[in-house]
Amino acid sequence: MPHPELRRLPLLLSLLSLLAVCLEMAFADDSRYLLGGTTALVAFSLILRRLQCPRSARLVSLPVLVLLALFVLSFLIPDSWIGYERWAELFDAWLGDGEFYALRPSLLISLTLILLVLPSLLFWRPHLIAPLLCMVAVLFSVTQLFEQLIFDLNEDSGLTPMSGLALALLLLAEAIDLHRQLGRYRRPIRLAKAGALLVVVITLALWHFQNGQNLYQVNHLALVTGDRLSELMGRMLAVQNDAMQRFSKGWQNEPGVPEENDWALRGQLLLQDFPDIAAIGWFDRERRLQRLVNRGSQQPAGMADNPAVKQALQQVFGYGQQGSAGVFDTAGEQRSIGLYFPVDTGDQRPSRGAVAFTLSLSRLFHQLEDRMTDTNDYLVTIHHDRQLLFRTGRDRRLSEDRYCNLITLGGNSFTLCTQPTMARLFAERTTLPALLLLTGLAFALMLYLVMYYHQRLRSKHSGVVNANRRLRNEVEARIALQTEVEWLARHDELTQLPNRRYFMEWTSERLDSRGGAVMLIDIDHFKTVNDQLGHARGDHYLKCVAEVARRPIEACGGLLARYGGEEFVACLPGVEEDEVVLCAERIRREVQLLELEQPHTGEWLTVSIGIDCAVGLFDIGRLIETADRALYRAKQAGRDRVMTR
Ligand SMILES: Nc1nc2c(ncn2[C@@H]2O[C@H](COP(=O)(O)OP(=O)(O)OP(=O)(O)O)[C@@H](O)[C@H]2O)c(=O)[nH]1
Repeated sequence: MPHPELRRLPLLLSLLSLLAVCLEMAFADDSRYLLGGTTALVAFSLILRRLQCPRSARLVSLPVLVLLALFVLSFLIPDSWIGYERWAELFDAWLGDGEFYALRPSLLISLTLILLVLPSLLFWRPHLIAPLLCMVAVLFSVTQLFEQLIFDLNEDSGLTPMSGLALALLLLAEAIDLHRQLGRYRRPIRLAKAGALLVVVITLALWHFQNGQNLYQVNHLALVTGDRLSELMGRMLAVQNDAMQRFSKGWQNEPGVPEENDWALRGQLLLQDFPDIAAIGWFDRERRLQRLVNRGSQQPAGMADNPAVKQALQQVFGYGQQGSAGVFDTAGEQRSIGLYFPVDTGDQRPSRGAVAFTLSLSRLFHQLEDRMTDTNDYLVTIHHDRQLLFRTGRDRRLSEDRYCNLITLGGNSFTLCTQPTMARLFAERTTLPALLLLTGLAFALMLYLVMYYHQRLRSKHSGVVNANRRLRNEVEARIALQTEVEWLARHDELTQLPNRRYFMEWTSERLDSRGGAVMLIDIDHFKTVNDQLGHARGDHYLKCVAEVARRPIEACGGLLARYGGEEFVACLPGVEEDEVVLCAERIRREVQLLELEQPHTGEWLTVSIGIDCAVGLFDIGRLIETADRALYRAKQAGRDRVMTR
């Protein structure tokens, strides 16, 4: 029997759990309200149930169940049916600054809370199903803990140490309560629970595998998106580079400094085609800017007389290679890059001049933004020398995974990184793992009920079988008793011979025209045996004589019975007198040969035998009478002899 103190312990644990979750909500940030609030409501409904207020407990449990069911549905319903925004709208009041997908309790925790609150709503024998629900809830929360601590699933379950403690206290309280209540149901429940839990464990393992696969695929998709953007950016830069190179080569065959008008005309055409190019300049071999065509009114920094420009021109004129003045800020155009292309004359002589381009990176990157279809799902950043050049897309609730690629332009390297939002990652997830988990859970529940009722029926059936066996044993004992009583009614217990009643029945059935004989056997001086050797020895003598007399009589087809006291009677139907006399003589001799002590004579025990025979139909009573008279005569004549009528 459980200790009586255990009655109050679950209530105390539930109160502690409520306290823990309230403390967390009071001191932690808003984002914990979703899980904290739900756990608090579950704890409250369990407290009401333990305070013996089932109706109030049900009133609180029902809305909690609806809320938790909504969480579970958000895992089940594909995003194409109800999207992220819809769910977020639904839970906006709870979320504060948070995002629904990141802050809702995980599937396992939502199910754990449902399993805890469900027994309060079951009208029909909740104690039968509650042990399984409690065990599955424990399994789910332990799995969640492992998922969170061991596997990095890029998913915030919302389970903090404080809310975890609150949940553990609720589960412990439930387990103690169930331990108290189960009583006689414990055995069938234990077996059914073992079977159902096996199914749940297998389902959890499958779910874990599927979920991991799914998350891997989702993350892979984010990686692919990063690669796609980098490729797009690389292509845009390559087109730009090609155009600038072609423009530079276009001046190869023209001597000296380009004509003013020609430069302006061709330069304007290029500016029109490529809006990212802010300015185009011509530097002669003395590294002086001779021609310039630009969008703004001011000369960009890429064309100015500064060390970076000098270094780039040195690259062009000194080594005949493309140079770069690096990234700089230009007024109005923000970030720009200066690129310098040598203009060769075709022979081996050094460059005749250099065409300088000022490329607006801001405009270039905005073109990338225009071509991005899903700016809301990612944060895209471009860095150069650890300097942020460009940033677009969402910057709230981003996944921790970032995918970066390196892109080069005129010897300058840019790092393009994409970071998907949590909403995007969750939208890409399939609902298959959640469906699998719920199907497995439903199957386990059904198996539990089937096994439980099977066990109950089996125990009832074995009860009936036992009762039947007891009844059969009793009937058999009574039949044996009856047979014994019947046997005793017709036999003598001491000598095991038929008694007088059976003898009379037997003979009356066998009286026919064949005739027959009656033999009366009496032990001589039997009283002296009893008196001097004791009744026990007398009984033994009676048994010995009965045994010796029985065999020859039965060999003649007759029946020997105990007639009374130390006297035996035999009927031998259809046997003639000579044969009967021979039989009697044989009995007499064999009794002597037993060598039983006879204290009266000092010799061996003897018997006297009287015989009467009849030819044809006879009267047994009269035959016995005459045999008795013959016996009397045998006694009178000195005993130990056979006398016929
Ligand atoms: N031990 C024992 N003695 C019995 C039983 N039934 C009868 N007796 C005894 O048998 C004796 C019969 O004695 P009696 O009728 O006087 O005859 P007897 O002593 O045999 O003498 P005779 O018949 O004249 O030779 C009595 O003492 C009875 O008590 C029994 O079942 N067991």
